[in-house]
Amino acid sequence: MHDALNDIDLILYDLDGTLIDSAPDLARAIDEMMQAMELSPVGIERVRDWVGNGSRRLVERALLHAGAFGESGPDCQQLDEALALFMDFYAQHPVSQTHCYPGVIECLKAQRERGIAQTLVTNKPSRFIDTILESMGLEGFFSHVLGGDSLAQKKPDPAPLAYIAHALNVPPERVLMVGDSRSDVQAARAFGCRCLAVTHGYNHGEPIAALNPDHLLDSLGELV
Ligand SMILES: O=C(O)COP(=O)(O)O
Ligand SMILES: [Mg+2]
Repeated sequence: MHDALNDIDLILYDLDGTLIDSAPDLARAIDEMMQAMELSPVGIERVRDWVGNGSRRLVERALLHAGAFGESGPDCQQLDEALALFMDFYAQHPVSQTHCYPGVIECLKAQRERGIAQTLVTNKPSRFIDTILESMGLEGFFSHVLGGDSLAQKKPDPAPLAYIAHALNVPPERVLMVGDSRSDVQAARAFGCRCLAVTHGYNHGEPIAALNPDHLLDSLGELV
């Protein structure tokens, strides 16, 4: 068994960039939003670097990039309107170009057989999660699922990690956070659990290795 799983009773998985490559559908919805607002499209490479802090922050980054709202950026109402557009466009096609990374299903099956509790802690809005999990064949693996709007705080705040660990009565030293970006590493550090990072995800254009996660893998298949 891989070292990362030693003494682990509970795994908290991140979703975007960790289990699924969702950037193409996110980027399409962002560009449809931009078009509806008569702004230039931003493209997938930028969107990839902006994912990880929830949809509101993603939309805000796109609007700031467009520079259409002056130096202070969009106000709350402009941001709300843009976010509503993005959510509608994303809801129309959340999985048309999204896929699971290789080795993910095998990893989830292997940990289920080992009796390790598996849960999902994503910053993605909750309303999209069930559809995505079902389309990717990922439903049924997770005993608890938290979205970015499930609690008042989201990653990098440790609250969602603590909430699930508390619900399952697992101490932080027996928990492993598996993620792709600095929000995941910082949340794990703040909670006091170990952190495994995958290199194939989105980390604001920086290699995730720079954050010194406890374990670094190119593929979750290595945990099988
Ligand atoms: O920012 C997002 O919506 C994606 O979030 P995740 O990487 O926490 O799944
Ligand atoms: Mg992620």
